[in-house]
Amino acid sequence: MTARSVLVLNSGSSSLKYQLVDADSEEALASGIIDRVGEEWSNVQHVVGDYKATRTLPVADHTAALETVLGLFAELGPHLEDAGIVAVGHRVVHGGTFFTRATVVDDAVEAAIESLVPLAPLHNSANLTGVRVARRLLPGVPHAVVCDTAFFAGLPPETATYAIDREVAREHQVRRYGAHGTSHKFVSTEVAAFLGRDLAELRTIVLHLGNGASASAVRGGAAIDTSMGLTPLEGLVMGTRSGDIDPAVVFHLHRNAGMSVDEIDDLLNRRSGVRGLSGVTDMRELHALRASGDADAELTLAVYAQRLKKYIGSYLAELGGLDVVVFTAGIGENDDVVRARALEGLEHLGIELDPERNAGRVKQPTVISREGSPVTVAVVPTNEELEITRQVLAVV
Ligand SMILES: Nc1ncnc2c1ncn2[C@@H]1O[C@H](COP(=O)(O)OP(=O)(O)O)[C@@H](O)[C@H]1O
Ligand SMILES: CC(=O)OP(=O)(O)O
Ligand SMILES: [Mg+2]
Repeated sequence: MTARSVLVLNSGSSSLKYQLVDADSEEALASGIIDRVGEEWSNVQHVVGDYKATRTLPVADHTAALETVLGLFAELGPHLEDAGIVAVGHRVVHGGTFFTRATVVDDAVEAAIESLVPLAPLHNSANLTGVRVARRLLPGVPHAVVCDTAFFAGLPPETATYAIDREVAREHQVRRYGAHGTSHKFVSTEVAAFLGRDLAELRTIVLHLGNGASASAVRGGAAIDTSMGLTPLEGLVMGTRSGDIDPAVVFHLHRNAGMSVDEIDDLLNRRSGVRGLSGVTDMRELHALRASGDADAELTLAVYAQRLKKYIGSYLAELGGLDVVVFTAGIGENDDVVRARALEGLEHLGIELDPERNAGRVKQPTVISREGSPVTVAVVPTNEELEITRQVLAVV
């Protein structure tokens, strides 16, 4: 049988991840990541089977990142010309009301993604660059987009609706769209299969904690609430984003501190969250600061964990009970301190973490709650690229 594969490009706010996925076995033929895009230097990793190439290079933006990726395939393989690529799948964060399932890209689709840049300022422009550069460099195959918002398109009206003037909301499509949905869908499905539980019966809270971070409440495989809203700024404390604040902070900073709307946008999206509170963005660096006795770093972790706890409690109430809490993404999979702090004191809700099972980084689905804990706590590595592959193959 000739090879059939899908190349998936996942542009995060701070990274470009990619996988070449075998369409039949669902195995990753190659994968990689370029992190810290736009900073002074990036870590580049290209993995083929047991071989892992790592480099440190400056990567200025997402165009440079994609050129670097294609260079790595040409140099280290597998050669994309021989890989039987049947489609390129692109992660796009904001699909608005346009894209609720995988969609083959044409110029109109590109225009729609562009029109949504204001609703995902850190992401849609990077996603769109990925789509445009890839269509130019790989013109012979269909390209399809899978949007982060799609899994939340069916949010019940009471969670999708902001309590503002209904005419204004309708005219300007002001509602809650969510994000990271591809991951929330993958992880909520995967954890049910891993635990041998019936997805239709399960009440699950998914905590996707990466550079961007979001929580979702999933009942019977469908999302009933999620923490991101009109844009990926709402909700949890993130690497550089504030998450929830009183909207009046914006008026105050504008009227009384003389900041422009663009400056406030930059403040809340790029200079807040872990970075704003501590000076560092990466959770590993935050722990290093804490170890040196830095009080701001300690407060940052406390604020980060408190917000998580607040969402866990409210989603437990919304779900009417809870079966599973699952952690995923860069911090969720790797940071036992954050996991423990988020769940500290929740034993009375039936959430009982096992410190030994929780210890360290997790590379495959793992239960980290105590034997007999009423709520199962698990870590399930996300695989947005595999979920995108599945959805793309369904439409090309
Ligand atoms: N070993 C680790 N311990 C703690 N945090 C980690 C570790 N490895 C990665 N991270 C965190 O994960 C984040 C990146 O997560 P990721 O899901 O890749 O984000 P994104 O997709 O938004 O780029 C980093 O910013 C860092 O804070
Ligand atoms: C939507 C979002 O925040 O994505 P990421 O975590 O990849 O930045
Ligand atoms: Mg991500």
